[in-house]
Amino acid sequence: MRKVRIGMVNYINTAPIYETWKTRSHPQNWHVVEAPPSSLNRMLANGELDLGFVSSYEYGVRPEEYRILSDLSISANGSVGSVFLFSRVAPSRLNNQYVLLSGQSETSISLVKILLEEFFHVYPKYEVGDVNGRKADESEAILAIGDEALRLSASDAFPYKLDLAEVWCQHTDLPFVFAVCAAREEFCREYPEIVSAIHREFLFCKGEGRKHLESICEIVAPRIPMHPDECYVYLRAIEYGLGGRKQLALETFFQYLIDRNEASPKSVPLNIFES
Ligand SMILES: C=C(O[C@@H]1C=C(C(=O)O)C=C[C@H]1O)C(=O)O
Repeated sequence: MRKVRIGMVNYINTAPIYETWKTRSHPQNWHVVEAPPSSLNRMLANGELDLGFVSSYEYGVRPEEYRILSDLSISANGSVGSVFLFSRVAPSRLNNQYVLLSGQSETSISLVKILLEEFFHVYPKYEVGDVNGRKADESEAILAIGDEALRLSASDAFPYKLDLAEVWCQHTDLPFVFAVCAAREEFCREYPEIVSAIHREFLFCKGEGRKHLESICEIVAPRIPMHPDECYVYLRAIEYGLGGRKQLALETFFQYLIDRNEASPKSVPLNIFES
């Protein structure tokens, strides 16, 4: 059997699933690739991965190439704690100002544009790059995600901090789905039993991770570094399911993207794979 290539976001937000996964034995041909979301998106699109966690934006752009594995996501219902627009001025004053967007993201890049332009009616000048690089000093605001956002958040370098999921929730009354677990359509057709097996394993790990969250936080908190208790509060708030409200939230996000010509009209309704 050929190698099965599985993408995993290399932030601590996947730890409840992935730290559990690492403790279990799997078929030798299952191979996990750890990378930032934008790299996983590109690899899944190219066929260098067969399935894995990717920005929900990636599904929105190429829905016909994928199926979303049911009841898996990286989401928040209210504030997420690791997707922030850090700003030197009030977000309402960002018109025509430089905003640096993390090159590791795709969903949050689109989300911040929706929030600023459609909810706050400000139109900044955007650049994509390294939020820890030289460009950051010249930008009025910075979009950071994942572990980088957790680190920047602790530094207090920016007086204004906008939690993107919280603002989305205030305006739409919906949760926000940052990432989905997507499998390539042709891989699902050719190897449905492998997709099912990996899907069931992810669902199992999700359940176990929730149960053992405290010990998982002890393992991953030093990677930021942050206090394990703070890590616990953070990871408790991240949600990994994809129930009815989250599906509605995802379709609402895709509808914004469709209206902005950023996503395919075929991204709605969602094409979901059930095991
Ligand atoms: C919640 C988060 O969501 C992440 C944001 C993503 C994006 O903006 O494309 C992709 C995957 C998620 O891991 C986070 O980064 O902390």
